[in-house]
Amino acid sequence: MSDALLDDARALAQAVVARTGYVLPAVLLYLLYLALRYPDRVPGTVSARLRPQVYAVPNTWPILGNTINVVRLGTAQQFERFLKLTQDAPHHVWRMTVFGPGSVMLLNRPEYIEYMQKTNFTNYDKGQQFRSRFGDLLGTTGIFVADGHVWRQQRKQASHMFSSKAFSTWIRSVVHHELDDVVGLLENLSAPGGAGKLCMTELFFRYTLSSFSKMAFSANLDCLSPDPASLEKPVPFAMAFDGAQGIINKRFVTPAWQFIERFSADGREMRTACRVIRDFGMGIISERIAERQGGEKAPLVEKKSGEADAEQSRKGANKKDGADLLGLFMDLTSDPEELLVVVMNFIIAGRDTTAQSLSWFFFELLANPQHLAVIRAELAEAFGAPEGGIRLEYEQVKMLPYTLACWSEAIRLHPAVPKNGKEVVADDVIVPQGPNPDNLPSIPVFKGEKVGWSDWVMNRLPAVWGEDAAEYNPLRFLERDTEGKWTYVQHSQWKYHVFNGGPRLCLGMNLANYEGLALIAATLPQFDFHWASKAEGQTAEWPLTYLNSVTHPSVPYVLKVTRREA
Ligand code: HEM
Repeated sequence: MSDALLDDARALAQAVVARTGYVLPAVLLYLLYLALRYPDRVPGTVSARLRPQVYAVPNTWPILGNTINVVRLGTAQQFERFLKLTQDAPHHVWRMTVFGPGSVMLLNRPEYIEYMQKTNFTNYDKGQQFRSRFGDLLGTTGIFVADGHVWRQQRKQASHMFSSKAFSTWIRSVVHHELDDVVGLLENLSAPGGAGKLCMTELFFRYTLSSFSKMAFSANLDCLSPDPASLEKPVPFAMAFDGAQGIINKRFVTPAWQFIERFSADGREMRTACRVIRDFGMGIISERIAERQGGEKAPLVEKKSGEADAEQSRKGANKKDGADLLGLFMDLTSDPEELLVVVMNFIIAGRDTTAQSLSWFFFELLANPQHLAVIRAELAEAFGAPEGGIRLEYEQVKMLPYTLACWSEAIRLHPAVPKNGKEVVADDVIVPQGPNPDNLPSIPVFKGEKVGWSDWVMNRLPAVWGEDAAEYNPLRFLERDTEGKWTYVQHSQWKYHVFNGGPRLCLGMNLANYEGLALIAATLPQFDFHWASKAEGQTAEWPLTYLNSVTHPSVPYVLKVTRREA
């Protein structure tokens, strides 16, 4: 460097110091140091060179890592982008660094997920990342966001709701009652003079919200009835809940979201939504507390002649089996705030997931109509054509292997929890579990890193599900027995991972399968459904796309409904 240049640099430095003091030069020097130390990642994260087996997402910036990319792309089409990155990654493992969360790694293989969720379960927490982002909607102690003994206690208490006794009495009665409403509604819509069409996604949300509120909280939300006008009546709680979930999803790709939401439209929407949701939950809770303190409540589900008194069985015997979910938690606490957390966490689990799965199932059936006739034949063979339609019993799910396979395949392609993650508690090495024919390497991880997976992505990988992984093919869940009859193939919970696995396996898996199949059995033999055209009021494009949320809703869509000839 020439003397003249050195002189200029010295003069510039003196001028800066004279005008700003030493603060700005110190900050600039520090930034320069950080940029040199972290040329391709955010500060505090480890260099990609340490883990050659992990694909480092390109287009990184010094200090900012992949932040700009993540912010610019937002949540739109996120799973398609995740899939592309996973296909580019040699072992389906990739990592990016983002301002805020730090190092984020996705390991989209069953072999790695089993290690994190079972083999070394206690080293992979939901962590602060979940609690901070979900806290205003789901609290910080609910089953979805809690770890350790708080989670264990929530899980132990809730598991009593799903006893086989509950299924054969209370749960079954509620589902049958709701199905009477669903079928009554479809009959009215398809009758001469009826609208002949409906928003299916809305029907499914109402079916699962109404039934789950009854079975879990003994609350009648009055959001579903045979009267078609009931579908038009808004459910403010549900709208607020959907809006809040969309905003939470954005929080995962927005650095400093806590600060931004103080001033943004999303922040205002979230605060309003939380107030609506809170009032709704508190309404349910205060009614139940009052009920416990005195007065009897009218039964929610009218008895049909010859039917066991399910309401009595719920309230009856003092033992835990047979109580509803809220009652079980009220045995532990009478603090409304704690009970609110329970109500919120279970509504997201009990309403959204199953309703979304039904929406995707009906879409896949329209797209692959060859399976419809087989489902109808299976139902007819198992139950004939009873007057008023089929009302499935819980134990009868296993009589419908083909229908169950079609349902499972829809959830495989459209998992209700499409992505998930954990926080690494202590430095560890993730060792692929099982036979490992693809020679997957072990992956070192470091305390504080975020690790995760996307079932949506994993279920489209030929390495996991075969060459036709991305296609709707229920036969992957079926095989013929010695008599040539279909039997349902139960894949391992790490491969068919849509219900999670290990100690945090979905508590509602059997309930979801029962509710889904019960609706299918009650409706498909009696009604035909067809995609409505734009002129007929269609609101969605074909093929169906998904909405931005933490779960996996489809865009709302409209079907035409007609009664089938007997
Ligand atoms: C097709 C429908 C469903 C699917 C695909 C599904 C899937 C899942 C998944 C992936 C998880 C793990 C979530 C996480 O760790 O963040 C989960 C957890 C859970 N699910 Fe489901 N679920 C469904 C229906 C239900 C229903 C109807 C209930 C009824 C209450 C339910 C209750 C729960 C609970 C309580 C947990 C938390 C378990 C724990 O962390 O210990 N789920 N579910």
